[in-house]
Amino acid sequence: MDDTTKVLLRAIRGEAVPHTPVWFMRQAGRSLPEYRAVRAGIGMLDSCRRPDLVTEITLQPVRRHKVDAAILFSDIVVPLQAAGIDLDIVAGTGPVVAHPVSTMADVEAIRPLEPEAVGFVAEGVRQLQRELGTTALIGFAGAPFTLASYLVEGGPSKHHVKTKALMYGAPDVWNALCARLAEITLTFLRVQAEAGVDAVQLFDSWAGALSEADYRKYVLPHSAAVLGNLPEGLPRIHFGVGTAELLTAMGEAGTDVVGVDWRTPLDVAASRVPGKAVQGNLDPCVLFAPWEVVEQEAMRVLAEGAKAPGHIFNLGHGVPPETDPEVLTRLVDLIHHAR
Ligand SMILES: Cc1c2[nH]c(c1CCC(=O)O)Cc1[nH]c(c(CCC(=O)O)c1C)Cc1[nH]c(c(CCC(=O)O)c1C)Cc1[nH]c(c(C)c1CCC(=O)O)C2
Repeated sequence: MDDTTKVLLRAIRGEAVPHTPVWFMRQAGRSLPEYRAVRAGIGMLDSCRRPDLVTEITLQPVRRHKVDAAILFSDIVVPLQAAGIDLDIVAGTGPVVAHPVSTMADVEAIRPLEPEAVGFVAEGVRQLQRELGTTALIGFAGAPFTLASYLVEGGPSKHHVKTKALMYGAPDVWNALCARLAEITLTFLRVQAEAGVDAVQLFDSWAGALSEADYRKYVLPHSAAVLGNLPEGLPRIHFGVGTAELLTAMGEAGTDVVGVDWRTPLDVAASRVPGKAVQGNLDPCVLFAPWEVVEQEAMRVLAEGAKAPGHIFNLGHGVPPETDPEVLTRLVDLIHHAR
């Protein structure tokens, strides 16, 4: 497929588009009854290892909502498990790690990711590209900081206390951990790129917990080691939550698009990442408001996004599981016919 027909890729390059491309983080998942049906009785990580399920679940929101991009059904901890780390995803909680990392010996026990260990992801990508046509396929991975937070805390965390304690108290261990995670992430994204994804998104979901100075010192070099070593020409999106003060630095990590949560208007965000496209940033909670409010907020996001060199419409974070999927379908239609 000629990639000039993929509206998402045109927007990333800052080219003219027939409509603003739109997709939603976590568009594949619990908001869809068809997702709950195919996942019934199958563990989250088991489902990620089955190319037939990866393909079906990735396609579900494309069929239903007519979004301009599919995001590969997988998880940020999939490459960690494939590298031999003992972890699981617990429904309603998130990733849980059996042996949290705290020492240099723990870090040294983390093995590199062998590309064959995520062959199921490559197979899923190949199957998907046979089906997708002009809908772009976005691959993804977790950034070193966000992955490190799960490994050090042992699970989800509100304040990332142990993670920051390691960062400040044992910077050599911290840097060794993030360097290993950057390598695993890079291998995971290269596998996806070789199999044919059109773009990748690096999720540093929890980077907003850091000051800009700490982000630049402890995190940016590791994210840059990922984003700066991907195949040339592969479009990159870099996203985190609560990152208003980090947008410039996250842009400097080496990306074409900066993802923006709902707190920063897109015109303000655009001024912080000159020359780059922006993605976002409707507050996911607006999906629960009366339709007139959804419409008004979506039009505001479009107007603010139009001030950037390129805009991809999205939410400021993932689709909440309780979302009425009909609202998402209607929203895609609104964005597609907005001008
Ligand atoms: C932090 C993070 C994780 N995973 C991910 C991130 C970064 C994105 C973000 O900031 O939200 C990324 C992710 N996880 C998943 C996707 C699939 C593609 C998509 O966005 O549609 C993506 C892009 C599937 C998933 N990953 C997970 C689900 C839910 C699993 C289920 O259906 O039971 C899905 C569809 C599980 C998961 N995995 C993780 C969490 C916090 C959870 C939710 C736990 C819960 O509330 O039950 C870790």
